[in-house]
Amino acid sequence: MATVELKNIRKTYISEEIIKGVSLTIEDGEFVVFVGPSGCGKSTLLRMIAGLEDITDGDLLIDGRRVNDVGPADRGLAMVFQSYALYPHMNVYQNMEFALKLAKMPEAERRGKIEAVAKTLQLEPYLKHKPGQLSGGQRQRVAIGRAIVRNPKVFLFDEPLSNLDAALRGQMRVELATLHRRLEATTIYVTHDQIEAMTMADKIVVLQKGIIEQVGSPLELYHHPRNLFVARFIGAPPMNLLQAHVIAADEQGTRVKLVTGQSVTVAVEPRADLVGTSVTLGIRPEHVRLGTSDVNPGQGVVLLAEHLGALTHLHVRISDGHDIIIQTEGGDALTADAPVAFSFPPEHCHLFDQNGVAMPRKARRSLAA
Ligand SMILES: Nc1ncnc2c1ncn2[C@@H]1O[C@H](COP(=O)(O)OP(=O)(O)OP(=O)(O)O)[C@@H](O)[C@H]1O
Repeated sequence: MATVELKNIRKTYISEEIIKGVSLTIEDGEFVVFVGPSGCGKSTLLRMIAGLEDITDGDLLIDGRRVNDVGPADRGLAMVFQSYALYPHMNVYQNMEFALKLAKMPEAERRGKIEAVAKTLQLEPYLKHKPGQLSGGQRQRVAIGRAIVRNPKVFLFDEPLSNLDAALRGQMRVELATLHRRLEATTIYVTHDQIEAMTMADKIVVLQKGIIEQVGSPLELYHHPRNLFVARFIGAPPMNLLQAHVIAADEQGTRVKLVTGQSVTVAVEPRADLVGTSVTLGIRPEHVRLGTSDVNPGQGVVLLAEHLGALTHLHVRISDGHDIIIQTEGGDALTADAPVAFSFPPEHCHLFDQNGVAMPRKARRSLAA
């Protein structure tokens, strides 16, 4: 088990800077997930930690020791790839044994370790099978098993579940999270699937264009996105965003007028200097309340009702060219063209200034007072 520290890490390919000064501390035993849009540098950062890419500038420390110039095999890490990278001519047992043999571990010890890991991962019936005879999920389990037998200080995962179908991905997600709880090993996991990030991470690192936008627990990022980028990226369906301008900011609250003409009171800390400026109002689909209300009421027409069983996603047109999504429990009776009344509860509204930076939301206590 180990801590991993990144200190102002940079990566330049030819003349383009891909990682632009990333600093981050990963605590012992923590499960950290890197997320971000395609090309933001997640894999590059992971590969730099693994030692598969040179670090152009900055320091990488594992357990306090600088490892920039230490080879991948000597960093005490094990990496699991999206492509599994199993040896096709070796059976499952031999795949798991390979690195242990290289490390000159005695045969009896190897056998003990492999058998224990195969049991944990339910691979015992397949030890004599070649990778080609296994399903995608089983292959991924072998790749994980091969990492575990080496007893690494840190596990690195690069989109390990993205080749699996949705059901299997869900199952493997639970298996990996359970495994992590048991092994308590420091884990760094790259994905572009934000459900994986939300459900597995102790800490999520949101990256964009080689910089960190925000680091926090899944619920911190969900409830307190620092800016518009994070607000858009975390949460599915995504947060509703509407252009607005501030018409008042005083002790009564902050009042904005939406591009749709609707006036909305928002429970953010009042800032008089923002009156007259353009802002963006954000509200998550599950926080829009259906039905009439005296507070921040609005009306619209259902464009599409996606009935998911327990939940319904209503796509609602609230004015020409402006649609929102409302998530509701039930809602089975609602179909396209139905008129709906809704409201935006002030305490659930987010406000982003003209630079896209979130304004601090009022604490619930002060709202009640
Ligand atoms: N060997 C390389 N030479 C030049 N540019 C590279 C190289 N490897 C990656 N890049 C560039 O670095 C950027 C980051 O790539 P990276 O693979 O880290 O992104 P990512 O966030 O993991 O994306 P994805 O989710 O699509 O895998 C991309 O713009 C990519 O084109």
